[in-house]
Amino acid sequence: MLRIHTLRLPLSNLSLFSSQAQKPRLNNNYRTMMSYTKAASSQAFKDKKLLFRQLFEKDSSTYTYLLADVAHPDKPALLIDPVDKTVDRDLSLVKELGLKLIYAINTHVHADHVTGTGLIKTKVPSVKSIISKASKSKADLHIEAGDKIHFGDLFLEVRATPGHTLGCVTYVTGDGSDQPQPRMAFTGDALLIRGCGRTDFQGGSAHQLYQSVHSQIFSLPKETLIYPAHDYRGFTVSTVGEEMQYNPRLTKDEEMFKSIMENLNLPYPKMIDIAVPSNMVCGLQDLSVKPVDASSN
Ligand SMILES: N[C@@H](CCC(=O)N[C@@H](CSS)C(=O)NCC(=O)O)C(=O)O
Repeated sequence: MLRIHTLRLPLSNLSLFSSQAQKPRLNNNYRTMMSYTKAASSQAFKDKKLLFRQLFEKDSSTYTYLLADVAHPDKPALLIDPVDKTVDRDLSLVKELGLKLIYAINTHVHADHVTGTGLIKTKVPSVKSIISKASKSKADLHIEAGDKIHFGDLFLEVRATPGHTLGCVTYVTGDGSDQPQPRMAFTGDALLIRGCGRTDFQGGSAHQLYQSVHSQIFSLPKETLIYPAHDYRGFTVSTVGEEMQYNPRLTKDEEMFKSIMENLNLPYPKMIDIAVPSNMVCGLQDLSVKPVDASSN
């Protein structure tokens, strides 16, 4: 059954449990317990299978992620942060692999490119688009912290990570012995590899971003894989542990972080004036409004 649960999880409890399990100094009893847990995990996950692909759009250096439960008879799949320009490539791949695309999901309202979620819906009308309620933008389904997005027997958990924009969320693969290990966090622009999203527009706040990353991402197990929405230097994946140790912005205290963010001096994204209004409506302007033909004036 395909469903979105709106069950609220006590995320702080989950995080506490996870970080306890990651304590670096382990006594022998603890080690034994950890190995047992790992063995139990792989046993429970044995019958499940995650298909995972990281796809790239070069003009905006955006990563789109394809996830599917290929052990399920329907092979239900979802795309995270598809880009309009690469929708045909992504849908061809979905078809080639025999997957059934059910969700097209955004981590936030992007400012540098147009989302592919609306375009996907015109090509595969059964697909439901998803974005956070806090983004105040249009989609079929609006999610918030604690929601679970199920695809087959696998699921993503939603964590609110505002700061780059007000409505940013991070999607994390399920916490459970029957879910993929290590966990995977799709951080959008909240946490980039050795960086983070800028905080100078769309309701951005360096204070909020610092708190979001520390409380919602750095509280995940250290081996959790970090998959961001962009990389500008060719990196593809990191881990929570690596970013906690080496991220040049987020390893600083909050005051220093704010000062770094205030002094980035980045030019606005080239597409911002087109991308933001378009992404507020799923990447499609109102289709009932006919485009103005400038040549007829
Ligand atoms: N040059 C690009 C935009 C680059 C940019 O501003 N990236 C954003 C994420 S997309 S809104 C960002 O947060 N960057 C953080 C950083 O430290 O680079 C363009 O014109 O599109």
